[in-house]
Amino acid sequence: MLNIVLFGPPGAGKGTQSEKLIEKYGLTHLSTGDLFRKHLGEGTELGKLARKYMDEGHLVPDEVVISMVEDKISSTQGSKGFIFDGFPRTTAQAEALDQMLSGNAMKIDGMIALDVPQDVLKDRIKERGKTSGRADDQDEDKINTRIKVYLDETLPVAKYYENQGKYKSINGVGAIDEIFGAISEVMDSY
Ligand SMILES: Nc1ncnc2c1ncn2[C@@H]1O[C@H](COP(=O)(O)OP(=O)(O)O)[C@@H](O)[C@H]1O
Repeated sequence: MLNIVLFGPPGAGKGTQSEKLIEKYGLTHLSTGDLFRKHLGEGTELGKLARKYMDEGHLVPDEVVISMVEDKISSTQGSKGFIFDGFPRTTAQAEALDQMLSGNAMKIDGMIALDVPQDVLKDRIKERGKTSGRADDQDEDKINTRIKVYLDETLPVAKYYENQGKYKSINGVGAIDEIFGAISEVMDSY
């Protein structure tokens, strides 16, 4: 079993690299952003609740995210491990994840962080906004809010894993396959 946190700011390429990782390593992709968007599309109560936070670029409250992740982990049978993408996004979420995993005799093996400068992020998100249909990708203020929320609330999560000796940073600028090659090297070292 191998459980990895793929970390980085909005627009860092976590979704793109996750797809390649699940294919190569046969892991289960757990993207909280994707799960929320699924709920949104299905019009569930959870989706309605999440929408007002997501559309503004704010974080959905921890307890809501944590229980959604708990459900997903407990309903996934026989997995070889998880790629956590967009989660944990706060230190409280990281602590909750450690607790739920240890309750199932599981643990996080490592965090792989994609390092991308802010100007590149903004360009990528705006470009994605042309086709993603995501309200949070199409508005400069919302993009700025998401980057600020990342710096204020999410960046401390990197420290959390660094303190456990589990943090690895990778250059997230370049060709998709080049970046994937660097991630694969880290994956193969676990
Ligand atoms: N772990 C989380 N905690 C709180 N909110 C989350 C979390 N994951 C996703 N969200 C909500 O969903 C939105 C989109 O997330 P995501 O698809 O991961 O986008 P991004 O490209 O901004 O990283 C976030 O801006 C936030 O509102």
